[in-house]
Amino acid sequence: MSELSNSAEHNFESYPPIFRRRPESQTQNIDTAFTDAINDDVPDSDPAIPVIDLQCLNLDSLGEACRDWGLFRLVNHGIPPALLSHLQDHASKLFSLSFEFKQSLFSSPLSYFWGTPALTPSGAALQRGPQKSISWVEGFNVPLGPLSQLEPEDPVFASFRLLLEEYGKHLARVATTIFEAMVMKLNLNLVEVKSNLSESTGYVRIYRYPLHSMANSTWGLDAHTDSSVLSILSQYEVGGLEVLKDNKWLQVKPMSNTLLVNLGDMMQAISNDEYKSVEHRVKLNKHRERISICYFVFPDEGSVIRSSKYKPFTYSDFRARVQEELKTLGFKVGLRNFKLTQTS
Ligand SMILES: O=C(O)CCC(=O)C(=O)O
Ligand SMILES: [Fe+2]
Repeated sequence: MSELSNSAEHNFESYPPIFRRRPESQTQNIDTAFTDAINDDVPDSDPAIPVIDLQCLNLDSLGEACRDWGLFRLVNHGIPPALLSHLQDHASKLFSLSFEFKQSLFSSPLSYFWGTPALTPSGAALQRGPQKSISWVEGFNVPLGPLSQLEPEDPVFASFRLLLEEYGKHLARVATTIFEAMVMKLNLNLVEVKSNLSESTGYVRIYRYPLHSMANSTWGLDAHTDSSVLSILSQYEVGGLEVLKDNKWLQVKPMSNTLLVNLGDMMQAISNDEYKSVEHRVKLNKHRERISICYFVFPDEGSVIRSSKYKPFTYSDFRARVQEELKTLGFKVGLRNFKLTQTS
């Protein structure tokens, strides 16, 4: 880890005020109904998590990973290791800036958020109710489409933008290659489903999970599935990601130069439920911050998802429904709302 990020570990001024260190009794107050005791004994999943090699894609292994796990590690993805480490360093540097400066640095279409990963389409934090506990995370939300038109004045941000653009191009390539391989393996018609993944919808979220002295009772992100077609994560030295496999939570340890591909709800629907959208969560760390860089890609605006298991819907329909659920119920019902009812 670089000097920069080491120093950031103790820079509490850079934390949003709700995350600054406080006596443990106070910490309890902001953790509400959903802070079940976090089980520290989650087993290490390695080496069981499937590994897929992008340079020699084996469709059978890919299909098996998507069916049995809903996620896999990706190696030989062609992203230069130096690009990944520069991004990580820049992210650490940006996060270590003061909270107030971070708020002023990011304006629409980019945004800086904290306390919740749920954002509206314009990038503003979505109020989750009722009694939803805060997520111990802050992040930058960067839609990749408009990125090239931005002309940031701040030099740190200007070079960050160039790195993100380069990273975004790689991730679009990786996502399209994987999607097309899945479509082939599923025997779907590529012409019909091509618009179900649109590179122009891609965005990157960069997260920092602050230290938390009560790391055993508060989540970075609580259990969820992603709404995307694919989510591609890069986690660095500090682990914390866990996935649900056969009703058991397993740790996903960081591995250098390896990406992690998660299948989202849209991919589950496109695959007629043959593949699954994996449930996952992020645990906090008492001693070290965690930074992750996550790319999400979605269907084209207006592209209809036709599935033997669900009513035809667009991602916009799905997103609007989920945002309503988060506001009114405090949690996502998601795909179940679109499921075709069984007729005998
Ligand atoms: O930070 C991570 O590793 C996971 C982030 C995540 O699950 C999400 O943004 O949906
Ligand atoms: Fe996620």
